[in-house]
Amino acid sequence: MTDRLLYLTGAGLAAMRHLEALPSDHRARSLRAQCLQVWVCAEPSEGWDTWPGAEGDTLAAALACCLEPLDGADLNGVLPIPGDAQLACWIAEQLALPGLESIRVGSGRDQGVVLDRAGRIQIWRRFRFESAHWLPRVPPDHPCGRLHGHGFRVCLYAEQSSADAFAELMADRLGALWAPLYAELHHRCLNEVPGLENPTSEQLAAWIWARLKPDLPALSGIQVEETATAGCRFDGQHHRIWKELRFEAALCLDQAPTQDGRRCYGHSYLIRLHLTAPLDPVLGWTVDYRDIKRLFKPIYDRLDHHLLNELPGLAAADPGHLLHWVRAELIGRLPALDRIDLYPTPETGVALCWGEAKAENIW
Ligand SMILES: Nc1nc2c(c(=O)[nH]1)N=C([C@H](O)[C@H](O)COP(=O)(O)OP(=O)(O)OP(=O)(O)O)CN2
Repeated sequence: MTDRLLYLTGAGLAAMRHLEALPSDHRARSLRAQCLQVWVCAEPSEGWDTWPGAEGDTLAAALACCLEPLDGADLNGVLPIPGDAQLACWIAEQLALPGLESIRVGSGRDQGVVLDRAGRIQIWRRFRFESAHWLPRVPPDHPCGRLHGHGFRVCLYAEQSSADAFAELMADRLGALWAPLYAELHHRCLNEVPGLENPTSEQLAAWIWARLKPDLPALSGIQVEETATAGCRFDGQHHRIWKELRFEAALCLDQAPTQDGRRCYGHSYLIRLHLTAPLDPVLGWTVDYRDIKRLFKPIYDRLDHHLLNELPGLAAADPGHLLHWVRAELIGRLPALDRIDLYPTPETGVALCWGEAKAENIW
């Protein structure tokens, strides 16, 4: 089992750009102002001047420095073709920090690109639909056996063959392919849609995959988020699910340099538990989101409204040590667990991955 500890940080910027090479009727062809979100993921390596607990800040400072010339600028003055994919490649070149794993650029909230260290580019586009469903195979006392509904979010991922191609055109293609599925799913009861008689997140992701893959061989992933705290990603082979929880805690970083004013402070942490497992043949899911929450509860109770340094067995309260501690406490109860993300702040996080979890699908 190879562990990877990956640091993540995000920042926003506002910029102008136009993409002249796009077709004449394309909305991104003429000059327009846009808010962009950039996230980077990197593994600390030689050349990081940092200490345990400050890796996120080190990465955030490197990203801020890289994005500084872009904020408020006309991107066409910086890059010859400032499409999302070209921008991600530019950031990868400029970021003055070794260990870069991947970059995610979002133009607006609902589409963008992911560039990984192998140079692979994936376009993503997120959609939403409002539907009812119920899960017919759960035990009688399970609340999801009752008719209820969600604002489902679906994110489609597709590989782009060349760094010169326009992510914007693939995003349009994803929109066109999604339209008939939206017509079938939106404002419906999913159980009445053929093939979705047991509409778990996992079944829905596989159903969307089966519908889109023949027309889009470049399709690389389907992400379904049923609620704000739970979701599933399917890549044609594996289902990976996650459940998020939040806890409030204090920490003291004993290893902080003495001049560092943050020796004892606190965070509203977000923790995301990922599992990869085969589908249960009866229930049609991997592991019940509710079971993840239930099995994590005794650990949650030890974290929430506590000083982390008082946890027996926790060597230091930085995110890296805390993630290893949580895994050691939880893995016996949830053997399919293969990744844990911890966000001390909304802009900085750490992911501990092992087993099936692939670092290239970190976003
Ligand atoms: N592996 C799966 N587990 C569960 C699924 C599923 O599709 N796959 N679905 C459900 C329910 O439909 C439920 O609506 C969602 O579950 P849950 O995350 O527990 O929802 P909550 O609103 O209770 O979330 P909290 O944020 O924890 O309050 C159940 N399991």
